[in-house]
Amino acid sequence: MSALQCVRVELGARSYDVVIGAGALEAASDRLAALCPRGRALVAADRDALGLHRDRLEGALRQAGLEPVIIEIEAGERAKSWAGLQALTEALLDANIERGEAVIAFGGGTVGDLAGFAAAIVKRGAGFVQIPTTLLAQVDSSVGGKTGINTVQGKNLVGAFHQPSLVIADSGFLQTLPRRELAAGYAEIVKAALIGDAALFERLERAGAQALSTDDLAGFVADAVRFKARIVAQDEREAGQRALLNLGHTFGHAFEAEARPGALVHGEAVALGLVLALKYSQRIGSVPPGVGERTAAHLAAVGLPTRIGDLPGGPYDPQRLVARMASDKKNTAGRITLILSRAIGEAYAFPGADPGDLTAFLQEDIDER
Ligand SMILES: NC(=O)c1ccc[n+]([C@@H]2O[C@H](COP(=O)([O-])OP(=O)(O)OC[C@H]3O[C@@H](n4cnc5c(N)ncnc54)[C@H](O)[C@@H]3O)[C@@H](O)[C@H]2O)c1
Ligand SMILES: O=C(O)C(=O)C[C@@H](O)[C@H](O)[C@H](O)COP(=O)(O)O
Ligand SMILES: [Zn+2]
Repeated sequence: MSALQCVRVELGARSYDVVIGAGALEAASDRLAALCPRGRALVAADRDALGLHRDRLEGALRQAGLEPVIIEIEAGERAKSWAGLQALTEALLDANIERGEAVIAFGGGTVGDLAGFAAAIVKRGAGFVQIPTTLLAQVDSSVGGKTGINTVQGKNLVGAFHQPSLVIADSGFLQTLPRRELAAGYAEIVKAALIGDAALFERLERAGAQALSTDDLAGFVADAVRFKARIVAQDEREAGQRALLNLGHTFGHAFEAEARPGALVHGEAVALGLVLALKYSQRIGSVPPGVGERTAAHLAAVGLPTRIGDLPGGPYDPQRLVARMASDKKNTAGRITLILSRAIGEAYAFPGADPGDLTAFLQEDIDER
């Protein structure tokens, strides 16, 4: 068993730890119990993850003196909806949650985003703990306090910043994760490297398809969490540099909003979004030619989509995609803001992307088959 790692997210009085590694659940369960003053654990749980790991979860909670009260959620983007929010919030109210109690999210990013938002609004704010069970949630969504739901207008357009008090990222849960979901989570690790850690990108590239093997992965997870924790500590509410964590997401969220329901997963949209962001950076001359192709080659090696024509959930229409990008939360003064690249390991915000040029750019990717 590899040693546990602990990454601190420094936010003054609201600082918290991310405990990472095999056995993190049992190792951190006393700390979890301290956040559950009524001797019960209010868990918003991904039904599938629960089906696979219920004995372990309940065993650890009981061992820590907590009675599990489990609210099951069918994971996926559909859970992140007004209906999903209403159902979970009402279930928490039916359980007579007190503000001093924590809502414990057990599952991937969809359950974490939903449960965090419910925790932010129920009784005007309850506690929150994340037990992420997907790679994506362990490296990215469980850290940083972005919570929310999707609406018909697009991804994550309603939500709140609500930090957890503890994150328990136990790699044991990843053993049951389908390969497609593992690859999807990996896209967010590559994103972190592209934004701010060129050395990490080179290590990922050297690992190639082996990057997803358990031994390599454990180190990469901790690297990605450390990177995100640093950015969040400096800019919790995205007044500036936190927006860089959105590399690939202006494109990615547009694909997700346009995709056939249930056909596309976030990490796949991000993978393609990363490639498009780098190729668009080449188009406007901010990054040297070849960087987009180099990134695409690495993402393709782990089985991620790198062309619009290969993305599940299509076909996609460039004009509709650009219309979606026009409602991105980063936009100001009606102009589309993209996160682009100057080099591997150096991202920046570009606030004036031209909608016509973006449409042509996307159409070219579709045509170049
Ligand atoms: N808040 C943030 O900062 C942030 C960051 C990145 C992504 N996100 C959001 O996260 C969401 C994507 O999260 P995700 O990729 O975890 O998707 P997800 O929550 O839909 O989980 C993916 C699938 O894995 C299953 N699953 C979960 N744990 C499992 C396990 N241990 N074994 C087997 N199957 C398991 C789920 O049931 C689901 O079918 C998106 O909505 C995205 O917008 C948020
Ligand atoms: O934590 C952040 O900040 C991110 O941007 C992380 C992203 O990977 C994540 O997908 C997030 O949900 C996107 O947030 P949004 O503000 O673009 O909705
Ligand atoms: Zn993301």
